[in-house]
Amino acid sequence: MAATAATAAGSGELSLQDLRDYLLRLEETIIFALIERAHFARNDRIYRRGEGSVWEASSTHSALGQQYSFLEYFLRETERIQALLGRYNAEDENPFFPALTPSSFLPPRSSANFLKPNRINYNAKVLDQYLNEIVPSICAAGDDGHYGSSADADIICLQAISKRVHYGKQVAEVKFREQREAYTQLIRARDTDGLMRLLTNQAVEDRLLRRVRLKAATYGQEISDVPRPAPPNSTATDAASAAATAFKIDPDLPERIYRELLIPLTKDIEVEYLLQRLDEQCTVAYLGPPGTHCLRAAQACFSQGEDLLACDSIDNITKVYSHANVLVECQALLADMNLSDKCVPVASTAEGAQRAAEDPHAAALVSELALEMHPDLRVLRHDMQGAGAENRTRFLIISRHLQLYVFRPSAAEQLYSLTSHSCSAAVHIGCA
Ligand SMILES: C=C(O[C@@H]1C=C(C(=O)O)C=C[C@H]1O)C(=O)O
Repeated sequence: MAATAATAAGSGELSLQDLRDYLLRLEETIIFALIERAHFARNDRIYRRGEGSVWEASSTHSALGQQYSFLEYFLRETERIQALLGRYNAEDENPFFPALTPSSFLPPRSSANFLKPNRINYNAKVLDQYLNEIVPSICAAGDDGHYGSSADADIICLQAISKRVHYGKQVAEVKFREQREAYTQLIRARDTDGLMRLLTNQAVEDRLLRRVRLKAATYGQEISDVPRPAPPNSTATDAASAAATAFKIDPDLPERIYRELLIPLTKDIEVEYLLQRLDEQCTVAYLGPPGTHCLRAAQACFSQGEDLLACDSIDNITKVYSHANVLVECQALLADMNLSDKCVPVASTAEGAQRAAEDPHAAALVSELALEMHPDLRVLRHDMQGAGAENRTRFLIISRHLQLYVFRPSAAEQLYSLTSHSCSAAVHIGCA
């Protein structure tokens, strides 16, 4: 998995230079992945469903093969495990099968998001262009039987390309912040061409294309530790240049792929991100739990940054456990969710979490720490205490013996952020 763009000197704020440096490093990942895929034949059978697919030879998988090609199945299962392990918790990762991606069992990331919430996902286009334009251009026609290795290389290419083009969102966010007024005018006028002109930097693109060509020519050379026998009557210079012209991949191809596919897709994503940059965030409730057809419909209708909230399970909640103070502090949102009369005070939020974890029809108002300790609890809603509310708890340290304790200077700050932090409503994952 490629690393994420690092902020300048760890400042937390991404700069255009950080992003360009990161896109530059991704060039290596993409070029090496293309070289690896070019090593195998086109192997069209891994891209077919049903007749003529890899599955045909397997009785166990013939039903599956009607629905998915070998590559689609490989990619879907790869994403499933990566999703569980938190890959798609990162805002610079976008799945190819968003509707089938399970939530991670890791706790949500506590760091603030850099992007405006959005659901921009160009992976259907990435997949289409990869299969119909990239693979036929880099692989020799035919079938060499290396289905697993080819699909494996495809997944590395696809995920790297997807990451590259979706970085258009981060690039657009930085450009927006740098020229807020100019972008705001164009966004309000829905001036797509104007946005495209403003965000385009031709000099950066030209340099990138020259660099990609040079990298592909350098990394793609066949390098042998055994000198090739020189043809009779040839000079030493002839032999050296003959060896240097043997490439694993035509160096023109990565450059063309960048010029015709990757840069245009990145810029389309930049424009689409900007067009929704000023929209108000709204929450759309759908019949949950996640995975219903209703989620599919909501994703189809609302694809511009709305927060989709699974709502069926709220109806099935018979009890909301928490500490009495927390129940009071969260009253406003509990009332909105019709849960006010289901409150059951217990000794602590941790006890509430424990009880919710044991009862599929119970929810609890809990801290992030409790969520980490009960990975089978699913978050229904963050920030239950309401926007802007700051609840503080005072901790007293008491001792039988009079002693002078020296605290770590950061302790007060840590305690403050712990106790003023958001409270989440969580339900047992088994809640129907
Ligand atoms: C990504 C950027 O935005 C645009 C897209 C580029 C690309 O896809 O490589 C390069 C320059 C810009 O025209 C950027 O400015 O770096």
